[in-house]
Amino acid sequence: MKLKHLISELSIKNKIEESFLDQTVRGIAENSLLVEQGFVFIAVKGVVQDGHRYIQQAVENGASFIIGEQEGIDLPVPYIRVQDSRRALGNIAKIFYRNPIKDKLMIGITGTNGKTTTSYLLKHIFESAGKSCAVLGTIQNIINGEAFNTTNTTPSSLVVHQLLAESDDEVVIMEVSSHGLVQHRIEGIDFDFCLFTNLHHEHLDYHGSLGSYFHAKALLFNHLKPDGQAIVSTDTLWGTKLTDILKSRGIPTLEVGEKKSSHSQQTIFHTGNSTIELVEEAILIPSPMAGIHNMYNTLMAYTTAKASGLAANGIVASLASFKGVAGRFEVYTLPNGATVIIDYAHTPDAILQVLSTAKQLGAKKIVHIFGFRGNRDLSKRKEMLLVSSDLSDQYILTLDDLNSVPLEDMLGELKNLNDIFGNEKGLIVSDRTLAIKLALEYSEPDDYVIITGKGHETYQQHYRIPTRSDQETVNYFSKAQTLIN
Ligand SMILES: CC(=O)N[C@H]1[C@@H](OP(=O)(O)OP(=O)(O)OC[C@H]2O[C@@H](n3ccc(=O)[nH]c3=O)[C@H](O)[C@@H]2O)O[C@H](CO)[C@@H](O)[C@@H]1O[C@H](C)C(=O)N[C@@H](C)C(=O)N[C@H](CCC(=O)O)C(=O)O
Ligand SMILES: Nc1ncnc2c1ncn2[C@@H]1O[C@H](COP(=O)(O)OP(=O)(O)OP(=O)(O)O)[C@@H](O)[C@H]1O
Repeated sequence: MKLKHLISELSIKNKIEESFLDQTVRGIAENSLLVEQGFVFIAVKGVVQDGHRYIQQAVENGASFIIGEQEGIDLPVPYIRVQDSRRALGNIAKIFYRNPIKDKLMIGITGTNGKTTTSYLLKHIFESAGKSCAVLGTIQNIINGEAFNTTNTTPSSLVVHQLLAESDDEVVIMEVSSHGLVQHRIEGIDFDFCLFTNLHHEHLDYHGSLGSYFHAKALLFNHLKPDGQAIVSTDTLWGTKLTDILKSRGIPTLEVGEKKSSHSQQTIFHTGNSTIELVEEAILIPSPMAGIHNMYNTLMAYTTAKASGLAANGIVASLASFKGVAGRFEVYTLPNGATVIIDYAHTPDAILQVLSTAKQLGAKKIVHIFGFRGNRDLSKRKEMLLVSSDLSDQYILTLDDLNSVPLEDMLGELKNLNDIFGNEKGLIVSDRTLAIKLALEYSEPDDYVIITGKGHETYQQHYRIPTRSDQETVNYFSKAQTLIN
């Protein structure tokens, strides 16, 4: 593609010689290590490093053009100065990959909890209706039916455009994280439907306050197509606040939840049989997963699919064959009649949802195993512990991913938090696999052993039992239990 086309939508702050404009750009890179001959390199001021420091390396690797924000850069190749490199990256990626969202139904989902679950519910509903679906999210990216590992929930704008350019899928469902929104990772991407699930204590290490976390989430709604629609779960204060903002901007907004407003239809959650009743539509929607939180996810998915034109009956029928989501309220029954739940809960509210659901399901005794992820929001730890010590009959604090935090520091933190905010129900077993072993050994019929934090993920730490995930550990010990019995 010619440079003049690639940069046609950028607001450029310096003079570019005419003769360069007809030169061809062969590719785009935001990492100097990935630059090839004839590429344009975009220097991004990152959270950890400054990409401008790698311009020299990009030139040595063959970059023909550099885009950046810094002034006074003297180079052997043309330098294009812009106000914001991350936004420029998304913009040129959109042009280079020829606006890959065109002809696709685009759905973007934000919120603290429920993005992944709602994504997979939607994927299942659309696929049952015969439509192919791409998913970009926490567990993996799925393009043309092929799954790829992910580093981020929302990849960089360059990767998003590259993936969508490869996709022949009719529907694209994207989880959009607050980090992704603030870092313009969806620049150049617009949606037919933008969804907001909820907002709870999370990521305050990055956003500073719940208010600015909320404003980050709200940025998603600047990415609606002109005829796009917002779908907001309004049973929380943040959902109501968002709806008010969207309405004041004239954005069509569907309100979802039990709280009745002049614009929403009467909705009743029948928790006994996990069914959602939409009174005006006279329809009963069965939620295929346990817990009120999953009724919200199901209702969000139903409302979105219906608004896109799918028939209500078809959506309801498809939910019957939904198999659940890896690591989200995954249920195992032990040979002794106890139940094990593996769940990705890593916020205070998610833990509250999971432990409350176990109580509703009739748990005789709840043993909760969890830890705190290293180098992530420290301020939520106290609340997580308070919820667990309140709702469980026994909790076991153990290790989650340390990231780069030294083991001794994390063990000190567990002891400290437990001394201050815990109660007599608490125990610390640092090895996660041994914590699970202990809970399973002492379990009795109708008890619930609930293991949260890792969900579908593999372990980062090495533990005594050579298993790679909570699922493997539970399988390992439940087989042993079969042998003993
Ligand atoms: C802290 C953070 O958010 N970092 C994200 C950010 O990195 P960054 O751009 O700031 O990168 P950086 O390391 O400072 O480097 C700056 C620039 O120098 C360039 N560079 C660097 C080294 C080099 O040799 N050459 C070079 O050119 C880099 O390519 C980059 O362009 O932008 C990258 C591209 O989009 C992300 O992959 C990266 O996510 C890191 C891996 C991460 O862990 N992020 C987490 C906090 C995150 O984003 N999480 C959310 C989900 C949160 C949730 O659970 O809800 C997510 O969407 O994943
Ligand atoms: N609607 C909901 N409200 C509150 N908690 C929920 C909801 N849906 C799921 N959860 C809880 O949050 C956990 C993560 O769910 P899910 O993966 O669907 O959310 P997410 O928004 O994708 O999370 P993350 O951004 O951390 O990947 C679940 O395991 C469950 O404990």
